[in-house]
Amino acid sequence: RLELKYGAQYTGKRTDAAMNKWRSNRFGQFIHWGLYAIPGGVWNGKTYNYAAEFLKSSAHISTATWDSLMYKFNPKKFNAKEWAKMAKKMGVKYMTITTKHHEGFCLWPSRYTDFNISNTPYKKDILKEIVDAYNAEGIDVNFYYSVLDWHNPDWRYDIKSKEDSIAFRRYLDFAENQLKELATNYPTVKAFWFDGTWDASVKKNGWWTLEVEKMLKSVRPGVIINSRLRADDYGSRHKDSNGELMGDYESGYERRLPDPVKDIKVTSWDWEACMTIPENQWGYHQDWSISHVKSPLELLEMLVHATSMGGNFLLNFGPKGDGSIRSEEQNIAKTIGDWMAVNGQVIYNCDYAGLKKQDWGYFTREKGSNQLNMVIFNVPVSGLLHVDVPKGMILKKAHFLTTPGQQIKVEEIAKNQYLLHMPIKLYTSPQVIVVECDNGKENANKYQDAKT
Ligand SMILES: C[C@@H]1N[C@@H](C(=O)NCc2ccccc2)[C@H](O)[C@@H]1O
Repeated sequence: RLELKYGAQYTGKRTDAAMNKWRSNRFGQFIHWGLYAIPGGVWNGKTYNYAAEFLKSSAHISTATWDSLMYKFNPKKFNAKEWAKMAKKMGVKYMTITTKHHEGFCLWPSRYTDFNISNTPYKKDILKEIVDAYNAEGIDVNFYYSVLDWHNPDWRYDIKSKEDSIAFRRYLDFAENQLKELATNYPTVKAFWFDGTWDASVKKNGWWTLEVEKMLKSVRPGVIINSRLRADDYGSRHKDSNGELMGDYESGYERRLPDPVKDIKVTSWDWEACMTIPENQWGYHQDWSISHVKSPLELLEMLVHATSMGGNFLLNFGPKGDGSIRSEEQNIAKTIGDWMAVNGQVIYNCDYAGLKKQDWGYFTREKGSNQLNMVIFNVPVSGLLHVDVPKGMILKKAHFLTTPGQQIKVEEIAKNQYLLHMPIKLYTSPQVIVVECDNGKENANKYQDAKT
């Protein structure tokens, strides 16, 4: 093991109340909103297919030209309460919003740069409106903050000279001041989601990443910090040079989920996957025909998949420059929300169930419960759902979550193996079966292992 000054500060999962709440939330809404939402991927009549929040670089727009978008930011259709109500109906328990993305524009009236909401026609503290509206709906709010900053002249991608290190040191002070401002002025913030920390300049300043984590935790005790902020003494990121996770949860799953068989080790730490609805658009893009757009069912399966592997799922919305939410996103919120209203109990406060993944779908289990949840996306033509249980687990009664009176046949077919008999019919939404299980007793050893 290497002696590290800026490595992991602890090992294992945090079990304090704040982290338990973060974990039990399971389902969150990501919001990417900034000046990039105004052009929405189109510049001088040309549509750029790359991520809309990178239009500045895709269309080679000068900083001066890009920054003048600030004078156009006046979201006439913005209504924080409507956003929060939609999120509530979707069934999210938390929301993570871009306070400052790579463009450097701040949604809050920061004392440390004029490139912020107070100098737009909108003027008001829009971040506060959003935080208050979501909190009023009982939804926790987290802050995304990009360390990478295209606006600030002191930002550096690498440190190649004395001048670089002096400028970048100014930048790090600026960023730390902004973060302290956010943690102080928005006291209900529950977590910080760092991004834009992959460049050599940050990797060479691991000390700063730990200093920021400590500062935030002293200003806002219990606050949760993602692994993406941290670099250790040797520039190792997410995990330190001893392989230990830094920060409070792994946030490297971006537009992908862990493999439900190969990556089973992720169940031993907290993690969150963040997901776009198109293939790769975080900020609003006018033309979603340029890539696959995930259906509500595809996204719902990802949410269940994440819960089944002990992780959170953060689904991204990109509001338009006028503050309205596009119809595709409204539809997804409604469809997922309708399912969550009936079946949310297999997601909230649920975790990895400890069973072998089967083809028909996913297992989840509420902490300490003797109830096993089976969420079925792929109904076998046989109607027979195979379940391999850990030694000592016995399956007893089963029923569809929505029809507790109608028993589903549970058949023990071999040692630690069962078949559940699903009625054969057309199912048009993910089905949930709850199974009463018993861990205690050793099941009678009535099965003979084959001699091979
Ligand atoms: C969570 C996502 N992370 C950002 C991202 O992919 N940045 C990578 C990147 C940064 C700079 C130029 C090209 C690509 C995206 O814009 C989202 O915020």
